[in-house]
Amino acid sequence: MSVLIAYASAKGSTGEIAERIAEKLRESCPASTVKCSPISAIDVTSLPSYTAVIVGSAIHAGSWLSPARRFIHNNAIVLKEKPMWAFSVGMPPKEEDRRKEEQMIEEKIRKTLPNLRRHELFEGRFNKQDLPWFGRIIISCCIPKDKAKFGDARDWVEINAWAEVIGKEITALSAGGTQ
Ligand SMILES: Cc1cc2nc3c(=O)[nH]c(=O)nc-3n(C[C@H](O)[C@H](O)[C@H](O)COP(=O)(O)O)c2cc1C
Repeated sequence: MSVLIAYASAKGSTGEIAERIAEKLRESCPASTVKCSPISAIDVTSLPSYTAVIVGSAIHAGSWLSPARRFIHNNAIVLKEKPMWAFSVGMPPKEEDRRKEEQMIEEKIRKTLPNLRRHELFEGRFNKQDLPWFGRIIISCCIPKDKAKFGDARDWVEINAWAEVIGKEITALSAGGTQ
């Protein structure tokens, strides 16, 4: 099988997660070829040649970044025919917020891609300096401390485990399974 991991990242943490997922899939599905690329570098005319696609994006203001939204919207006809997985990368302050945001984003993706098999929201990396100056002021003066989280919260064990599950699903698909 030929697998594409397409991602949109503003500050790099989503790209690093995408690369880790690619590395794990190459280990667990040695018979598959795995390409990992920022969406901006993907030649969309090559999309029909992939047998499975994973799309990932950082979250800004409750939504995927626009390259990722445009990618699934503009290529929905091709993507709807393929096994599809998605991941989001955000910085929800608490586990409860993470589950809510994960569900909200998943509902948005499913409107375009009802064939989506799985979606997971991973915690990413968020530095105050990544915000524009007015964003930093708002965070400092108006957002309670427990409503914002900063630092690198990526859980590589969780990311590896998710990649392992996808690897098993891809292996089952290449073996002609219905999973
Ligand atoms: C301007 C801005 C808006 C953000 N909005 C959200 C948000 O709505 N929800 C969330 O969970 N994380 C939000 N984040 C945190 C990012 O999603 C998180 O830092 C992520 O790891 C960034 O990925 P990247 O390094 O690939 O750009 C925001 C970050 C920035 C800079």
